[in-house]
Amino acid sequence: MSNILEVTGLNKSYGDFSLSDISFSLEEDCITGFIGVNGAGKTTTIRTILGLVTRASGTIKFFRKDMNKYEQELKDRIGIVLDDGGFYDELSMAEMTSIISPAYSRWSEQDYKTFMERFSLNPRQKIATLSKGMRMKYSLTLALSHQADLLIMDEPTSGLDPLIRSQLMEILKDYMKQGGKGVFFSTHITSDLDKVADMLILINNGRILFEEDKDMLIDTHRLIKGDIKGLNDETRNLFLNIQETEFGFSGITNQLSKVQKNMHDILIERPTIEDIMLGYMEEEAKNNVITSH
Ligand SMILES: Nc1ncnc2c1ncn2[C@@H]1O[C@H](COP(=O)(O)OP(=O)(O)OP(=O)(O)O)[C@@H](O)[C@H]1O
Repeated sequence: MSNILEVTGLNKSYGDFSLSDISFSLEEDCITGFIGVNGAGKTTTIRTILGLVTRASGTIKFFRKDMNKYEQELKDRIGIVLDDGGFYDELSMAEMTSIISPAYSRWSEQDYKTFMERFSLNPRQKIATLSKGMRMKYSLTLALSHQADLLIMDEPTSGLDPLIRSQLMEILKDYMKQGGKGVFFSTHITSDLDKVADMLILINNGRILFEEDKDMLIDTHRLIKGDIKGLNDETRNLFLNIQETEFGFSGITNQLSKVQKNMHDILIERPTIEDIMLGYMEEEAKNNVITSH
């Protein structure tokens, strides 16, 4: 498989917030979920790699070509869904489309009509009167109507009901069936990723904490529950995070065999993506406290 996007050493600052040395890559035939809590830096990363905001340093290559040199050619191959959409509210969808479509060399009127119908969108309706879900569907229709090789979406599912979210996931799966394509989307709704993501990238405080195959990530981590008596300095170190309650503790580990050797009477469960994400974020917070003292 070859790389569809390669980001290396990306830096960008906004006052107190910085994207610090962001590096990651996306392979073709993979849906990659970009996860992180509010304010982690997802939107800033996406806007920076698309050249919508300037970066302090870093290289960005789409389809092995440098974004600095080939921006126009590369953007022709990317379907973009951003949270604000950048539409003119006073226009109808048909009018807006007639402004946007000439920008794409491989625009397909047929694909456009198919998706408008599939989403039950009326081209004559004014953009100002679209609900949040309709707006997202219209954005997605545009992104899917120019034979893009990569879809990049910023929080496409936030604020949408479960029915539309599951429709969107089905569309992404259909899109990938063509082969040689890629999808990169940010979200904090990790349950959407259970269904479709192949790869996961976690960003926190502007830094990438992991970039992993989703199944591998879940297979190599376990949620452990047990009695607090089993916790001591040595066993605590086997966990990314530990939550203590009056009944016991729960924590995420990637060292299951050591936990089993050193702790008894424990419950071992398969973690969710959210459990693992919180584990890494709490581990990072703990390490930051240690290094700042
Ligand atoms: N134009 C801007 N000017 C100043 N600060 C900004 C700007 N855009 C983003 N930031 C700051 O950068 C940080 C990261 O924001 P960003 O929108 O990238 O996070 P996010 O992970 O997408 O969050 P959310 O899930 O809430 O959308 C925040 O602290 C935010 O206040």
